[in-house]
Amino acid sequence: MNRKTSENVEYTLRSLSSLMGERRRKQQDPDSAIASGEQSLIAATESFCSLQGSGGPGPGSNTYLGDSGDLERAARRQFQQNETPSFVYVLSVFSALGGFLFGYDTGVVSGAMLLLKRQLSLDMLWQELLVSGTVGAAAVSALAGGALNGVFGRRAAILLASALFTAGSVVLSVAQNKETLLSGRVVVGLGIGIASMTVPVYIAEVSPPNLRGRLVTVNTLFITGGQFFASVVDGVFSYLPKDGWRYMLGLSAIPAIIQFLGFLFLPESPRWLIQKGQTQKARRILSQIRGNQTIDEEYDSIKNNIEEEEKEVGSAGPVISRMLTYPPTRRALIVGCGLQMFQQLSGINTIMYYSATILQMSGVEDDRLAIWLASVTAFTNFIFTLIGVWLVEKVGRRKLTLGSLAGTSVALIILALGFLLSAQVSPQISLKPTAPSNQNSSCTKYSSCDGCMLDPGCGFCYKMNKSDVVDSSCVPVNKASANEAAWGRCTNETKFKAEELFWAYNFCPTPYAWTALLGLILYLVFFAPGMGPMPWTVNSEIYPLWARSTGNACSSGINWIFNVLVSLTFLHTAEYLTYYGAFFLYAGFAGLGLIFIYGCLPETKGRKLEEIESLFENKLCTCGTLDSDEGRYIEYIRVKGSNYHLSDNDASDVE
Ligand SMILES: O[C@H]1[C@H](O)[C@@H](O)[C@H](O)[C@@H](O)[C@H]1O
Repeated sequence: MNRKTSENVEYTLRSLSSLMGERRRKQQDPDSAIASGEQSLIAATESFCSLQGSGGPGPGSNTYLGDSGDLERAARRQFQQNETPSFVYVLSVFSALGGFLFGYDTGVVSGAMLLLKRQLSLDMLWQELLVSGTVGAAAVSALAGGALNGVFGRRAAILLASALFTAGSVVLSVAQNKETLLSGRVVVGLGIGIASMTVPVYIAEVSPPNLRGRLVTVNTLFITGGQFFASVVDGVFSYLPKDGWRYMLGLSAIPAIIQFLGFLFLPESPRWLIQKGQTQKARRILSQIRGNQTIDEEYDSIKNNIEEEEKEVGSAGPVISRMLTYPPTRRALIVGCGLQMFQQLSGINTIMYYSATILQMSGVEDDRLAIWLASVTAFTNFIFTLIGVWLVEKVGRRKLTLGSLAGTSVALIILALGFLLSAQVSPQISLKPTAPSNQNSSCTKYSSCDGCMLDPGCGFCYKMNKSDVVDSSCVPVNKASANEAAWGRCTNETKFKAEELFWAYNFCPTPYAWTALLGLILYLVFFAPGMGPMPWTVNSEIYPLWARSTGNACSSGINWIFNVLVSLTFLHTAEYLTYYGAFFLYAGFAGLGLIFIYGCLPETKGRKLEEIESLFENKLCTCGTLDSDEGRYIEYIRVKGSNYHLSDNDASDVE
């Protein structure tokens, strides 16, 4: 990225000299003992000033810091004390509860479905409706959330989302039939869509630039945390076969109510208020959020920016058409939507959903154990998102996303190879039992386990002789429980297990399961820190204020639309291309995503939201060609209004 030093440096010499004056007074005063860190702070401050006089710092000019590690530490301490009041964290955590609910409500349904389909005799169509109804509703409300955010503000949108989450969970926990369940799932989905597009925007708008990436990424940490918590709740309540699903689906009312009550007292985004002309209120809230720091500079910069934007782009016509006709926002929209599309095309939700099967392939026989192991998958996703939170301000968005997607592509190839090897040694079918009268016998046409497992109506019944599969047959699955066959030797789970028979639905016994397992683990390790959170983080910061709600609405809408598309087509894709074909396809999409991100995603780390538009002034997708400049970027930290050059290998970019 071509980032000129001068753009990043805001020298406030007035405040610098007043700081020095104050320090000198303290130095002269024998009563005020000055810590050694502070002395080195003054020394370095003075040498910094003389350097300023001699032309200012340039590339490689960090020598004035000398060995003053103390300066950096003291400066950081100062910065943290002065510039990050805990109120920002309170705001971020309360809003990120929206991410938690997004994760919980999308994750909990798989466990709930195991119980529901038995109790309400749900067929495949209804199971699909209950899962996809939520995601579909999220797509619609994410798109509509743009207007809602623009007109009523971020706070109102978050309040509405938490009200919808609460109402939906109550309906779900008391539902008596499948129609009520569906309406509850749709209401929850409407909440998810609004939360998914509003929360990152709100957090980005209230955060100081140096913490913005980290705090917005915390929202994705809450999403994956919600998914993990849901998998644990699924495990716990699976022991309550009758009404367990009511608890699973109803529990999310608690965080939803907490968020709703919290937001009754939490403030609106000051940026949105300034845009709406409510400047007095905006100033008050901004200074409340920034604690004891002066806000004049930030306030003026937001206000001037809004005025300039209005002059430049005008305010006539729908926002989306203004975005499309104004090149920087058009480019930002392409980058934002592209990121969200590639996130889903890399197959994250298929991998998460399919993890239990991959684990079963590796020899986990017990269903309940598979549910618990699936929570290990969700936990891995969660923990590695935490690494993303840590890395985002260190290595920046661009490198993190590129590294993550490169690793994800390799993991997908390993996963696909695992399935390919397994398919090649797929056990043959040795028995062709005759179906009882009136029973479906179409499964008996398959000659190997591979064909049998790809047919959603069939399962594989077999015995093991040491490590060889023997006496195998392909028979229809019991519609009420995928753990048993509809007829034949594998009909009664307890009985056939006693007879040392095995039943494999959706997978085949294979000696190459470890390859798939390795691919699964690598996938999560690489995906979670970058491709999981960065699309949300980057989208929250790349649009100018006038286009932010609409930009995020479109990109979140794209995320949800591709989420539905990938999940709904997975089984068909696997049927036509087989499993390894499907995973090779996702690897191909991830590879395309890599090229797109390399060319089109600029680094936004450390920039003020108001500065980011300028990153899209160049022709689209020329970022890769400017990469060589990246090493020359110099980073500063400001102490009471002054900037200090950090050592080159210090990754902090505190402004
Ligand atoms: O960023 C999130 C996260 O990675 C989740 O694990 C995934 O389920 C979502 O679809 C995605 O948007």
